[in-house]
Order: sequence, then structure tokens, then C-alpha cells
Amino acid sequence: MSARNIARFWEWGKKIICVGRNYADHAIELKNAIPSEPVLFLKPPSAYVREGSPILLPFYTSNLHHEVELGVVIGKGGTAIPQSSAMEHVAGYVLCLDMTARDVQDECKSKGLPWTLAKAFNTSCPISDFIPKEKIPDPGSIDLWLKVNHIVKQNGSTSQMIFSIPYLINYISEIISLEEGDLILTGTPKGVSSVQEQDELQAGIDGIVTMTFKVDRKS
Ligand SMILES: O=C(O)/C=C/C(=O)CC(=O)C(=O)O
Ligand SMILES: [Mg+2]
Repeated sequence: MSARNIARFWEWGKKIICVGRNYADHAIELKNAIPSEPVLFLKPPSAYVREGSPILLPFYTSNLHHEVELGVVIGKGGTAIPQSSAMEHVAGYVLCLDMTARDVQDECKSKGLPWTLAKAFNTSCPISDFIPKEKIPDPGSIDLWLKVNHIVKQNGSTSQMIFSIPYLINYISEIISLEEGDLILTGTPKGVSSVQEQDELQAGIDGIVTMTFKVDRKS
């Protein structure tokens, strides 16, 4: 580990690599096919937002969705990392929201365009405090939940992931070398829904972490 503090990895300006359609129930709710290989897209580091700051509604959407996800923080970089040693490259985890302008994504999909406007805007990646690896001995079997204004919208287990964390680390690092401080968003379970200005989003992993974010419009 470098002298830098991995618990503040979001300040390092490293990559955010997102996996889509990694839960069959979410792929089905959006009428997508179950993928045979991971679906990848990126967010820039300017997407990060921390508790205490709002999620800002982009001016060009009228259907912003929440997607609660487990984030994997890379502690040791590598290329073509074998599945057998993949977990040695993990420093810890964060709970994340993959905020998605669904109307814009649908339009991009219909035109065959990339998802950048839908997924990569400022504040599109709210994250919790860093969770050291030791606190989640089995990341393939934890429950994630998300409430909007105290009403449960998402509640799923990482055991439902189609592609496991070691598989994703191997797959991604064959194509995009992983570096210390990179974050992998591992996909969302079903229950995604629209949020409005002034809504309060609360998400958690029981006994491990909770986080709360307000939705606002840029003033
Ligand atoms: O293909 C779609 O319509 C939507 C896909 C996503 O937004 C994928 C994710 O980000 C996810 O599954 O977590
Ligand atoms: Mg997602």
C-alpha cells in the first residue's frame, strides 16, 4: 500500500468502472436480455459526491433513477489479474449509487449512442465511507437496500450477481488495467425508480454502513 490513504481514494482522480445488467431481476425489469459477458461503462472522478453534498439533477432529464450498488475499491493494480488472486487486489468496499438519467439512456439506446450523458454527469456517483475489506469477509453474500423518503425501493443480495467480483476483476483488467484507487461498481438489483428534487435517499448494508443524500437542482 502506498503512503496515500486508501480511505480517501475518491480524491485521487482514478477511474470509476461500472458494470451494468449484472442482476437478472434488474435486466428483466428494464426489458433487457441477460448478458453473457459483463456490460461496462465509465464515470469520471467528477461524478463522486459525498454525504453532506446533494445529488444534482441534470437539467436535461425528467427521469433520474437511483441504482444502489456495491463498489469494490482496488488496493493493488494489475493487468489480466487471474480470478484466483483477484481478491488480493481489493482494499475494501463502498456503498454506491449509480445515478442514471433513464430517459436520456433510453434515447441513447434507441439511437445507438453511448450512455455518457445518462451516467457520467457531476454527482452521478454518491458513495459511502470506505469499508475496509476485513469488515465484509464475503462480499458475494451481503444485502443492499435503498429507501426514497423512508420507503424501501431496492433490497437485494450480492449473491444474485451474474458475474462475481473475482470474475469482474479478471474480465475488466484484461481490457483496462486496474490501478490503486480505482472503483468498480458491480451493478444494481431490481427496484430502480425515479427521484425528484428534495427527495431524501437513504441506502445501507445492515450492520456495516448507511448513507443519506438529498436530491437538489443546481442553483
Ligand atoms: O440497459 C439498460 O436499459 C440499463 C442498464 C443500466 O443502467 C445498467 C446498470 O447500470 C446496472 O445494471 O447497474
Ligand atoms: Mg448501475
